[in-house]
Amino acid sequence: MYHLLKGLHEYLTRKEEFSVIIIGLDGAGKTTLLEKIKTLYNDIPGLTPDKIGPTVGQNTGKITLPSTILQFWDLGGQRGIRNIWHRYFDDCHAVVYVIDAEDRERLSEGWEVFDSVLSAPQILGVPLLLLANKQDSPQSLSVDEIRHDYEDWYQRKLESARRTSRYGEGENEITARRQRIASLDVMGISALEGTGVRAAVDWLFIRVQNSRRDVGTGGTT
Ligand SMILES: Nc1nc2c(ncn2[C@@H]2O[C@H](COP(=O)(O)OP(=O)(O)OP(=O)(O)O)[C@@H](O)[C@H]2O)c(=O)[nH]1
Ligand SMILES: [Mg+2]
Repeated sequence: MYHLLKGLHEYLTRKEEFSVIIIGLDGAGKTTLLEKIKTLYNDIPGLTPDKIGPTVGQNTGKITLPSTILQFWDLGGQRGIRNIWHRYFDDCHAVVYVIDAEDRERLSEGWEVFDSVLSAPQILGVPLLLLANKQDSPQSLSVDEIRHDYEDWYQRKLESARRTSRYGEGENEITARRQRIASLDVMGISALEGTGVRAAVDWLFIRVQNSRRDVGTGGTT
């Protein structure tokens, strides 16, 4: 009887675990975001910004929400280590792409990398959230400006592809990409101050529930 009740209790209090990867260029603020999430949701606070250096490899963090555990993987964004990102794509349930909204000079580079992420077949159906970080800085582009900047960048890329005689190729892909861009969610945050971070986590919580994928769910840790 004890085992039956224990099993029932475990079943009823079971938490599903979802993996969320946090990617973006070096310096975008991914680790600052992860540590802020830990501070906001866990009893043990995350690292303060002065303790955070460039990530070589990955950092992880877990938070517990009603009936759900979100496991975050913050991956280093330096050029030489971006090629490990794809190894995490198969098993993730959501992708967060962080862009530094303050660093106008690196926006194009940020979109170039974002574009390659959007093209990865493993995450085509996976919820994807674009975060315009550093909204605390007066120099930062707003959420609307960031969205437009990406749309403009994509348009320029298409035009240059057409000029170099690749016109007409992959029109289906272009249409699919346009739809994905149109339905893309962009949110503004300050990882430093925590503004918008809870709203982003709420978005992830809702979206992973609604688009379950078989891999890795059902964990009870
Ligand atoms: N003003 C401001 N600065 C931020 C914010 N988030 C991060 N930073 C700063 O941006 C710099 C880079 O932050 P990190 O969190 O290390 O960036 P990262 O994306 O993890 O970089 P890599 O690990 O190299 O990929 C640090 O100096 C942070 O303090 C923010 O919301 N506002
Ligand atoms: Mg980092």
